[in-house]
Amino acid sequence: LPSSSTSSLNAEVKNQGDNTNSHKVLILGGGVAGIIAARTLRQSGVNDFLIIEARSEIGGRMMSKSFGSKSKGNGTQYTIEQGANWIQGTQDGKSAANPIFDLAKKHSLKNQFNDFYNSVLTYDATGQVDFLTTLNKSEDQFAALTVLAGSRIDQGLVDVTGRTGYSLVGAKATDPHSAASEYMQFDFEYAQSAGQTSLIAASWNNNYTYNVDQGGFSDENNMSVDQRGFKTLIQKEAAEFLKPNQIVYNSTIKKIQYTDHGATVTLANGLTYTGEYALCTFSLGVLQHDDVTFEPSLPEYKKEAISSMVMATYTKIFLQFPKKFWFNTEMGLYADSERGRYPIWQSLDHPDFLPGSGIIFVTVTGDFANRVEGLPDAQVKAEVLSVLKSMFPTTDIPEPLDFFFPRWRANPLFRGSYSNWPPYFSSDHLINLKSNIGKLYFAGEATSRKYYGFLHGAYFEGQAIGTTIAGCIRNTSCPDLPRIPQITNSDPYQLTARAIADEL
Ligand SMILES: Cc1cc2nc3c(=O)[nH]c(=O)nc-3n(C[C@H](O)[C@H](O)[C@H](O)COP(=O)(O)OP(=O)(O)OC[C@H]3O[C@@H](n4cnc5c(N)ncnc54)[C@H](O)[C@@H]3O)c2cc1C
Repeated sequence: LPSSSTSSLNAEVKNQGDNTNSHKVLILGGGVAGIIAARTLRQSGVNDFLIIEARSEIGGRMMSKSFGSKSKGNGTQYTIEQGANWIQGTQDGKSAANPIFDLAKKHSLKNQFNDFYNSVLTYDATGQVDFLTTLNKSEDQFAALTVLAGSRIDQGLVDVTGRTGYSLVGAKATDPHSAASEYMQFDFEYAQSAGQTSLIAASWNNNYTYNVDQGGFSDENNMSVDQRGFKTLIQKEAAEFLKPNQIVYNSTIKKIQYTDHGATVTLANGLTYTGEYALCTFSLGVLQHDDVTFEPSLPEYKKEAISSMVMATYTKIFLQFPKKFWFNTEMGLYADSERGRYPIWQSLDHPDFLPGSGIIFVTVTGDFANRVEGLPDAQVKAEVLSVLKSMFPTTDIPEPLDFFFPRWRANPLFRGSYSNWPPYFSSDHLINLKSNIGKLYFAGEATSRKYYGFLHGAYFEGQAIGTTIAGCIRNTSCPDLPRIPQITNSDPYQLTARAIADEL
């Protein structure tokens, strides 16, 4: 399907603007957290809110794009996903429902099970080499890692890095095959390496989404191949309740002034809006990067929390060729002598996804993704083609018809892809990241303890904060969210264990 239909999708709530600049609640950002917060306010009888969004559409990091040559190949353009692509942890019939999967069903989103680990061929610099046994072993090693994290919580042991955890379970990825296999388990999920990531947080983040025995949804991932774009599900949801005068587009906020009585935001064009309450849903990266200034400046405990969590980078690099010359599996795993160098390949030209499209993409993460962002397109393309030549030494690799990758880190509306929890970020920091300052509230994927990084994390956070703000407005309940002015404890993971126990 051509992707021309994507632009008309949220026409029902588009560009109507606002007729007053004073509201009960200002919702800053129209991603999943902002939209679900708005829906929750409305369900609670609060209708006087305004969503202020910098882009021309709803969706935030659910961002699609038309890709493919119009004049060459099969002449068709396809909708590809620059950001979120998978419903991660669907539902196994008995487990809790991932609300994103529910929305996908409700809005008839075309999505397809993606068999990452069973439909894969493996490669290294010499071409196709079977190291599937090593890949399977790395799945077991990751499972052992999560068990280790659980037992360390039970014993009140300090958090360590995922790398230390791997060592403790006897997993040492020292050669390219085992390093690539570990990468597919770990970096492909967290967008950073095991050495940069908290063992305990990575484990619960995994379990609460994928492990049914731990309250997760299921271990399956479905990929959106909907040619209206994955964002369709949140745009359609918004169209059901949002009135045109409840959102303004193309409105970049530069300043947020807050007092005990509310907040005033100033746009890049000088326009101002005031709200008795304000909810900031900007990404952790935006907050870290000072793209928006706060007056007065945020308290120290808040700044410490914001700067201590990491906004990681996850970059998909898309190529379209005149015709498919690669594997017939869904995935290809390439083991370079440099860990993380163009490792995870995924075929969209597959019967289950976009057959006949000639499209393949490769994902890079973390420091390597940051490096790639800093390079010109031509250099990245040359590097990627040289890897394909190594993987398919007997194939004459043609010039791609189209080539694209997004630069999430450079984008001032995101400044990275999604958050990751480093080992020095404590449970108390998370409390402070989430805490309100008077009538200024914060929510987004990064404030989710269980599901940070995920769409469903943003969803649940939007829902929870919408309920809190509605309670304040309707005078039913208005507790200050907890905050810890100085994090002094030397035993933070005792607190983590307690906090998780409290949530269950
Ligand atoms: C490459 C990539 C792959 C991903 N893959 C998956 C996946 O497969 N599955 C999954 O579950 N999750 C995935 N995620 C994560 C998921 O996309 C996010 O967790 C989720 O979309 C975050 O929603 P949010 O509402 O918290 O933030 P956002 O989507 O960032 O929403 C914030 C909004 O604020 C707006 N904004 C920012 N600054 C300003 C400003 N100054 N003025 C006005 N508006 C502003 C932005 O435009 C944006 O619309 C991925 C993310 C990326 C980038």
